[in-house]
Amino acid sequence: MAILVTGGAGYIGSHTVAELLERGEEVVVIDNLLTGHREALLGGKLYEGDLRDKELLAKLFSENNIEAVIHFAASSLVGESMKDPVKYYDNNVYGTQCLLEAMQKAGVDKIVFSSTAATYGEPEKVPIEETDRTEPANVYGETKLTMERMMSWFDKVLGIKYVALRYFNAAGAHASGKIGEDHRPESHLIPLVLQTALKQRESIAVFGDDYPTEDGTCVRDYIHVSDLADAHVRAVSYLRSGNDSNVFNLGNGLGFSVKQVIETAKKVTGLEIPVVIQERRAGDPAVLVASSAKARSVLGWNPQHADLENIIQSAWNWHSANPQGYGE
Ligand SMILES: NC(=O)c1ccc[n+]([C@@H]2O[C@H](COP(=O)([O-])OP(=O)(O)OC[C@H]3O[C@@H](n4cnc5c(N)ncnc54)[C@H](O)[C@@H]3O)[C@@H](O)[C@H]2O)c1
Ligand SMILES: O=c1ccn([C@@H]2O[C@H](COP(=O)(O)OP(=O)(O)O[C@H]3O[C@H](CO)[C@@H](O)[C@H](O)[C@H]3O)[C@@H](O)[C@H]2O)c(=O)[nH]1
Repeated sequence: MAILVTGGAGYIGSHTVAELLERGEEVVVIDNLLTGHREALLGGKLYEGDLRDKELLAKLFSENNIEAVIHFAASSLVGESMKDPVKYYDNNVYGTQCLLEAMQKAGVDKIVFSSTAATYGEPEKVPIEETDRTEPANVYGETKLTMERMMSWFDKVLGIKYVALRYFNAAGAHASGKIGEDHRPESHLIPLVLQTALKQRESIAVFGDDYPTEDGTCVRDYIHVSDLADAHVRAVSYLRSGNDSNVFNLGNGLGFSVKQVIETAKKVTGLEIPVVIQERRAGDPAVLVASSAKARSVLGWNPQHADLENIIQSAWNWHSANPQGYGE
């Protein structure tokens, strides 16, 4: 039986496909390649197309014996979601509806999916626990919370079991050096900082230095993409063992400010990284740091790359060896 990975040609999806293949799983991928890359797929059977194409989904489920789904395919940029909410509801909420409908028709009853720290909004306290208030501060987070609620009803009514993984900020690259982060256009902090070190950009913009944090810049919990991939494999095993639906945070429990990220990148690369302070970006909470105690105890998850320097070094290995990313 196979695992269907939606968005498997994307950043986190491709690292998870690599992890599944290493563990001997059969993998089927659906990806429209809008933000993903064919070259990021180290194996598996690719259906190139959109999740909202119901005919394609029906064909995929009829041609393969799918046991479980890992669902990454989504639009995922906080800033963009505050400019184009329709895109986010259509791709994330309607796309998930199409997927769940196809799973119901095919009798597939297990799904692991990408949720986000953005479901919490401005947190009540840090580190954030799964039971804390969810009040998204941006459209993107709202669509992800809506997806979680859909899953919960599809479980109650149809018995489709889910694991929602609320990841904090994904970063780093695969140890093989074959795959890494290449969003187009790039909007994530660490790749932008490293592209600035490579002189592909003149400077890195810091979005706001007047937040209520130690140095005034936003604090995030950076988690290595390979640790995220490992958590997905564990979540599939958890559902295979007949466990109930559940929600887990995935982060290191350590917060680093935008300025700390830039300073660490200077140290790792040994290069100049010019900085320009700009206005705050709409929808950015000041601090997002995870408690991942639940994932550690229930899934036995134990992230291997807790240190920011280690994470940035791994990202730098990819960016310095592949300055044009996947190059297409
Ligand atoms: N990168 C992060 O820091 C982060 C943090 C928390 C949650 N997430 C979530 O993790 C998931 C993956 O993020 P990523 O950074 O790897 O993004 P990504 O853009 O690299 O990957 C998404 C993949 O899905 C594909 N896709 C999108 N919509 C599709 C559709 N309708 N049909 C078919 N394919 C489609 C894209 O082509 C791409 O390959 C997303 O759901 C995102 O919301 C990411
Ligand atoms: O050029 C830049 C880019 C980002 N930032 C700041 O850096 C931090 C991190 O930003 P970014 O890398 O864009 O990530 P987030 O907006 O925190 O969102 C990521 O992390 C979320 C979980 O925390 C996920 O849900 C999202 O999908 C993922 O894009 C934020 O405070 C940004 O304001 C800058 O100052 N300058």
